[in-house]
Amino acid sequence: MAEIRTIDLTNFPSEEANLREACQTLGCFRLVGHGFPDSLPAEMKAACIIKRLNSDVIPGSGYLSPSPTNPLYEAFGLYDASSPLDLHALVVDIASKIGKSLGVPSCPFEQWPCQFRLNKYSFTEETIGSSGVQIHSDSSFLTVLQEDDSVPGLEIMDSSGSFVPVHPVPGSFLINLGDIAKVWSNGRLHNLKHRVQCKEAGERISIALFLLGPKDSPVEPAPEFVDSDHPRLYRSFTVESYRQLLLSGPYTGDKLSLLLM
Ligand SMILES: O=C(O)CCC(=O)C(=O)O
Ligand SMILES: [Fe+2]
Repeated sequence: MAEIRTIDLTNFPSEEANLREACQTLGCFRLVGHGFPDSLPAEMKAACIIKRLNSDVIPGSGYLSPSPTNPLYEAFGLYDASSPLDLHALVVDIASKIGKSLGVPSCPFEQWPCQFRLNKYSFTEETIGSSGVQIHSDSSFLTVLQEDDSVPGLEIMDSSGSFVPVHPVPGSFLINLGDIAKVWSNGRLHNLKHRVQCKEAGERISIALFLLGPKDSPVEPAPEFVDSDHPRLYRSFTVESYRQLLLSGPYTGDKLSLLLM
C-alpha cells in the first residue's frame, strides 16, 4: 500500500524529515497549509480556458488533442505561468524546502519556468475500464496537481509496482516529483509513476502546474549530490531536448534511462 504523507506548509522546519521521506520513497505527498483559498480550482479553470488557444512554446506545452494513445484526453497548456495568483512562488517554496531537506541550502528554482495545464477527460459509460492517460512520470521537477473533486481516476505506483487509486482531499494539492527531480538529485528523489483510468462516466478536469527545470542551462545534478560514493548518474541535457525525446514515438518505458552515463 502507498501511504501518501501529508505535509503542512505552515509547520516547517518540523516537517522537514517527513518531506524528505515522502520525496525519497513514494515521490508524492499531499500539501496542506498552502494558504490558497478553496475557490482556487474554479479560478484556475476559468483562467486556463481563456488561454486555451495558446500554442507550443516548448515541445508539448500548448494544446494537446486526443491521440490514438490517449483518445479520451485533451489538454490546454500555458507556458511560463506565473499567474493566476502567485502559484510560481508556492512551487518554488515547495521545491526549495525539498532541496533544503536534502542538505542543499541554496537552490536555483526561482529562475525555472512553470507550465500550467488543464487536463480534460471525456469519460462515458462505454469507456469505463479504459485508459485516460497512459502510465508516465512527469518530465518536470515537480507537479502541483489539483484533482477533480467528483470524478476519480488517478492512480499512483507504489514501491511494489502496484497501482493505488488516489482519493482527492478538498483544499489540498497533490505534489509529485518528476524526472528532472531525479536527475537534479542524482537519483535521491523518486519520480512517481502514475496514470489515469476511466472509472465512471463524466467530464473529469484536473489542473497541473509543473516546475519544469532550468531555462537556459542544462539539467545537471546539484554538486552536493555527487561524490566518489555517488557518481554522477545522468548526462547533461536541456529541458527542451528531453521533452522532444519524450514526444518522439510512443512511450515505451523509461526514456530517462536513455540518458544514463
Ligand atoms: O489528471 C490527473 O489526475 C493527472 C494528470 C497528469 O498526470 C499530468 O497532467 O501529468
Ligand atoms: Fe502526470
